[in-house]
Amino acid sequence: MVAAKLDGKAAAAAIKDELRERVARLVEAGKTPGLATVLVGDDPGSQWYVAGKHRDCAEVGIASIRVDLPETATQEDVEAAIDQLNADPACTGYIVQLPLPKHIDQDVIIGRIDPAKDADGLHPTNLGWLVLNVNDEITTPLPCTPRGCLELLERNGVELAGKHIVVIGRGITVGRPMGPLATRREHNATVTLCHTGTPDIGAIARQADIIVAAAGVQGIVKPEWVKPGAAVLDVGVSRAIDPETGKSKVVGDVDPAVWEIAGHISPNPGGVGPMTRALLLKNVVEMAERQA
Ligand SMILES: Nc1nc2c(c(=O)[nH]1)N[C@@H](CN(C=O)c1ccc(C(=O)N[C@@H](CCC(=O)O)C(=O)O)cc1)CN2
Repeated sequence: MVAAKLDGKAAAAAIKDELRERVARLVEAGKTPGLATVLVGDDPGSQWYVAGKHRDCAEVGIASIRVDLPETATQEDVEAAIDQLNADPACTGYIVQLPLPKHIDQDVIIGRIDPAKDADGLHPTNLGWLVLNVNDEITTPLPCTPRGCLELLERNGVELAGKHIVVIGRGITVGRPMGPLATRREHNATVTLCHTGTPDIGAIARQADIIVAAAGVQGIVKPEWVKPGAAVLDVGVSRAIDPETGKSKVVGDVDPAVWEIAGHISPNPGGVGPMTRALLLKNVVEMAERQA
C-alpha cells in the first residue's frame, strides 16, 4: 500500500478561492482587511516565510504592511512597533514572526499584541478562550498550524471524531495548542502530546489513528511507529543537503518508508506549510468581518 497524499497546496488554493469573495465583500463595505508582519533580524527562513505571507495577501486582495527591524533591535524597539500596529486602523491583524532573537522576551511581545488583532491566535487571551470555550462557536483567532492540520484532514475525508491523535512536539505554534483545538466538541478527537521527555514515543505513536509530527527532527517517525492505515501529518521542518544536487533542502520529521505503511500522508514541503499560510489569511478575514 502507498499512502494517499494530503495535498496542502491544493487545499490551500481552495481556501484562498473561498476567501477572495469574502475579502471583496469587505472591500466593497469599506472595511479592507490589512495584515501586518513584524520581522526582527535577518534569518533567511523567516524572511522567506514573511515574504510568502505578503504574496498570499496580494493573491486574495488583503492589504499588507511590513515592519522589518534589525537584529540589533531592543525589547523597547519591538514593543514600540507593537504599540504602533495596535493603534493603526489600517492594520486589522498582524503577526510577529517567530522565533525572535534570543535577547527579545517573546512572551512579553506576544502578550502585548491587541488580542483582537492577533492573527496567529497565540495571544494568552485567545489561547485562554480556546481552552474555556469548548462548546460554543469560536469568535477568537485560532492558531494557524493546528487549524491547518485539522482542515487538511477534513478536506480529504479523514474523520476526526472518536480518533486518537498523537502529537510529537510541544512547541507553542503546533504541539501545545493542538490538544485544546482537536478536543473541542466540533472535532471530538482524543489527543496525546509527546515530547523530548516522553519515554518510548514509538509505543504511543503506534496507537494513533493520526500522527502529527512536529518535532523538527529529520525522519524521527519511522515505519515501525505507524499503525497501518494511519494518517500522518509531517509538520516539522529541518534542512539537509540533497545528495543529488548538493544543495540545501527542506526535510520533514517522517521517514520516507512510512509512505508504505500509512493510509494518508502530508508531504513536506507541500503539506501543512501551505495550510498554515492559508489559515493565517482565514484568521485575518474572520477578524476583519468581526471588526466590521
Ligand atoms: N508568528 C509565527 N511564526 C512562525 C510560524 C507561525 O505560524 N507564526 N510558523 C513557522 C513558520 N511559518 C510561518 O510563519 C511557515 C513555515 C513553513 C511554511 C511553508 O509553506 N513551507 C513550505 C516549504 C518551505 C521551503 O521550501 O522552505 C511547505 O511546507 O511547502 C509556511 C509558513 C515558524 N514561525
